[in-house]
Amino acid sequence: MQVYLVGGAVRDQLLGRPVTDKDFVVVGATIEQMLTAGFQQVGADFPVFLHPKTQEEYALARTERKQGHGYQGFSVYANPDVTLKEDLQRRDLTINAMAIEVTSLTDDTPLTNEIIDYYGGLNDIKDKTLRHISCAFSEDPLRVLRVARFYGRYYDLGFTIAEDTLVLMQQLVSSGELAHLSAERIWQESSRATMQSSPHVYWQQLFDIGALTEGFSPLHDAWMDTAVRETVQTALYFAGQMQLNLSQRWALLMTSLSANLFASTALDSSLDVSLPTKHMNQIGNSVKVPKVHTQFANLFVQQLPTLSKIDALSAAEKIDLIQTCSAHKTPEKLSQLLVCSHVFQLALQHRQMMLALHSYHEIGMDDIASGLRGPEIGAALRQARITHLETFSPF
Ligand SMILES: Nc1ccn([C@@H]2O[C@H](COP(=O)(O)OP(=O)(O)OP(=O)(O)O)[C@@H](O)[C@H]2O)c(=O)n1
Repeated sequence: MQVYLVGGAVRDQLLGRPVTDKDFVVVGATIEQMLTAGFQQVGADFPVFLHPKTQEEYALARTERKQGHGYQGFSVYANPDVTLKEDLQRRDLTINAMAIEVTSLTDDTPLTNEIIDYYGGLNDIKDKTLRHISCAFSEDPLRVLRVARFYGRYYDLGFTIAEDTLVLMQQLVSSGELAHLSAERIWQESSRATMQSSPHVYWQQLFDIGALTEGFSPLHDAWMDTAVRETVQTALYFAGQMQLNLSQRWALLMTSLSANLFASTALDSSLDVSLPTKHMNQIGNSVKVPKVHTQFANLFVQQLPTLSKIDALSAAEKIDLIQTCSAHKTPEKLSQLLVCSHVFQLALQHRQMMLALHSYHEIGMDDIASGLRGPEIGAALRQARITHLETFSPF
């Protein structure tokens, strides 16, 4: 019997990131041997066991074949004759398919320094590439979301998705396979991705490959608008940097559904939130978003015009805001809403200035009169840039 540390733990160790959970594969063992060694079998379909002390997962090496749709339609073959190479081949990405042999079932000290790498994971770590192992990638549509999540997680390290992997992801989307994913799996991946330090990357990637249509279609429609998409992405980026909680990040994502929030003047007028509320609830139901997040997002979108002008509120308006947010019972909720409101406005301002910067770069020496000298050049450039920005319409 051989025991190997596999998957995320090997990958994160190589990337110098904290290893949060360890998964092991056991080759050449039977279910009976595992039970005799004190391991507890979990899951009826898969031969997976929990270590009696550490509770870490030990799976018998297995191969899988696609039988039906979605994440669950697999037939599993686990026998002592399944090799490590076969087990690793059914996995999603090369960087997730490396192994380190450990001493025994009860001692996870590595036997040697060797990284077992049949599918080019080490090279892809070096090249910072998320690459599928084989066409078996397409047997599990959840992998579309997983790859987008890994892309977001390692975005700061400079990782990209390999072209041919992106093609497989797109094919999975257009085949309609994502419709067979359970709401729980979609939310699990999406909420994890949203809590990463670059949450915008996951959502942008799903939008780019048309994967937001599954469960998130109102979001997809809203993101067709460049102003909405760019502002919300920036808001999510700031949310990641500022370590906002999941409710706050979800609320910022859901502001996408209120297009009128993106015209800066609209924040002063009373906002009709019936349609965004309907869409938020629709997403909440189809992806089974925990109610606490949808409720917070609804409250945020409704109160954003008020939250964004705290300085100008009358005493009566402040009292009403306190009551609407139940701040007399849970003051931290009001604080969280205020932070969200700042992040949203910062994103609006950021986009405004990025557009101004874009406009600025469009003006050069060719746009001013020839023959000017010294300070006249600077003054003419400044004036040309002002005039250009005043009429600038990028999209
Ligand atoms: N749909 C999936 C889910 C998992 N795996 C494989 O199973 C391993 C363990 O899966 P999991 O614990 O879900 O992911 P990790 O890679 O450990 O990533 P994370 O750090 O996000 O938990 C992965 O590395 C990958 O080899 C896969 O191929 N396809």
